[in-house]
Amino acid sequence: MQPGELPRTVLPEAARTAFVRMRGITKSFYGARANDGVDFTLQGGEIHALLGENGAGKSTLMNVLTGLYQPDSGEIAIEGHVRRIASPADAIEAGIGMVHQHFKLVPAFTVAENIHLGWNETPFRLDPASLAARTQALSDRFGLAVSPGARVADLSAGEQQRVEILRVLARGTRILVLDEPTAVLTPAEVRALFAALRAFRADGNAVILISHKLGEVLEIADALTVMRAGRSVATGSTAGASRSSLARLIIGDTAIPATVARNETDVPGAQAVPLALRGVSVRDHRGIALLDGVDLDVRAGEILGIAGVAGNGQRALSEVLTGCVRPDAGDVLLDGDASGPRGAREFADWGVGHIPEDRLRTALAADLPLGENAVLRDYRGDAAGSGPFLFPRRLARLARRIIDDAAVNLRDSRIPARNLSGGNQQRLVAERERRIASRVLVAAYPTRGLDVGAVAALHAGMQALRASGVGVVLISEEIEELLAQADRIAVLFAGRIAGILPVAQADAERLGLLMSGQVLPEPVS
Ligand SMILES: Nc1ncnc2c1ncn2[C@@H]1O[C@H](COP(=O)(O)OP(=O)(O)OP(=O)(O)O)[C@@H](O)[C@H]1O
Repeated sequence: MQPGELPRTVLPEAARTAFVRMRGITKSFYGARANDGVDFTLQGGEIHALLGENGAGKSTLMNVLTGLYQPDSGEIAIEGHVRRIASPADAIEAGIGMVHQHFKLVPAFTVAENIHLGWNETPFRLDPASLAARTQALSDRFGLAVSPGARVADLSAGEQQRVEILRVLARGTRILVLDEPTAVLTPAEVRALFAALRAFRADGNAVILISHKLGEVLEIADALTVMRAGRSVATGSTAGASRSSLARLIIGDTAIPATVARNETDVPGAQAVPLALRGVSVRDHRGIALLDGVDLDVRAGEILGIAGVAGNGQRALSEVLTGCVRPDAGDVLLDGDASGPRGAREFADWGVGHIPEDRLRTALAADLPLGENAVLRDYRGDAAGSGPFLFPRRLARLARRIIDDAAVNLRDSRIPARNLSGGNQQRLVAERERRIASRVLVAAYPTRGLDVGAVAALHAGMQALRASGVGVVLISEEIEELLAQADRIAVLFAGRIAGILPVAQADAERLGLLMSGQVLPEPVS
């Protein structure tokens, strides 16, 4: 076996009929090949990870399998029979179901209603009680806990994902495709999901898992395929693979950027507090407190980590820190002054960059071209014009620079942002906001959807901002990431700051206690 090669799957291929056999799949957009003669084989009873760097063609291949895209050429056989999958309905009929990163549920409907919506087995006459009973039976059968009567809008991301998966499984799916399913889950939810997937596999079904989280891939997957630049470059068993061997297969000959860890040196002027919250409370439309009396200092030249299980006030915190939402009580101080800039635009002009958690809905205008998205937030700066005048050529040059520095794989600035792969959208937003952040960068889950190389580049970018005296707020659920990057870590629990630890005093155990609402045995400094 050559270095970097994967062991072959144990059973000889001829011994079983593959669940899915894709051969020579080619699909181009605007003349660029997103899939270039891809072969992919999925066996029954396996969890198969689909890996590759941002823009490698993973989602495209799965969109072909699930009937969203028609390939330009190539063939798909399901359980030995060649099939044309012309629509998602054809895919469902072939037993293939996909759960996308952006859920497709109706927020105002209940869990039971969402599961039964558009399902040809939904009985014609149905009362809420029997809808709920049928949903509960599905939940028990697949080991995915949901509350049938709850409104989807009130559910956490993890709960919504369970509803999506149940919706798909209820329709007789034997081949389940999951696109980065753990990106929005808490560690406990990841464990529950993996248990459900193992049970699904034990029944002879199969799962295709698109993921950038190599540790999770090694934990759950039996087999894997790596894509690079639209081609399948390696496939085989996960036995014997390691994180670094997978990273090598994914990135190829490109050097993997060294993991950038926290810079221990103090930055001059680091005592300054450009942004602070004093007694800040934010309520939702029902009057429920999302943030409750939060005091927080964002210091210049430091990375302030925000730990906590998602749904404990993270979204409200990032919105209040970036001027997107005004607090119902308390003050947001810019350079100690509560009477300064107000809205998101003024905060950006003042030097606050914002990488929000939902890039497609809040950070990008999906139908506008890349170039316009690149300069969406700083077109009034000197780089784009002068006074009230806007210089289109200067603006185009600025857009070009941002697109190049973001290292997105599509360089044509006229292409709509929605046509970028998920990871490339995230790269563009991160670069645009890094440039705006002359004082503070607020980054919510900024590594979501990024491949291993892009994660390292993002961390390096945050450390460079810190070194130049910018205050960085890093909201993350990954304790490992916070311990490696942050100078101090604040823990959010139920809308309050449960404690703030200098990183030297923080470890997974102490952070875990605070994250679950418990107090530390000794006081927090
Ligand atoms: N509808 C579309 N129109 C134009 N280009 C597209 C479209 N869908 C995908 N592409 C392009 O195809 C290429 C592959 O994208 P794809 O989404 O399959 O990548 P990916 O491997 O899933 O990446 P990521 O890890 O970032 O999600 C990218 O260059 C992307 O911009």
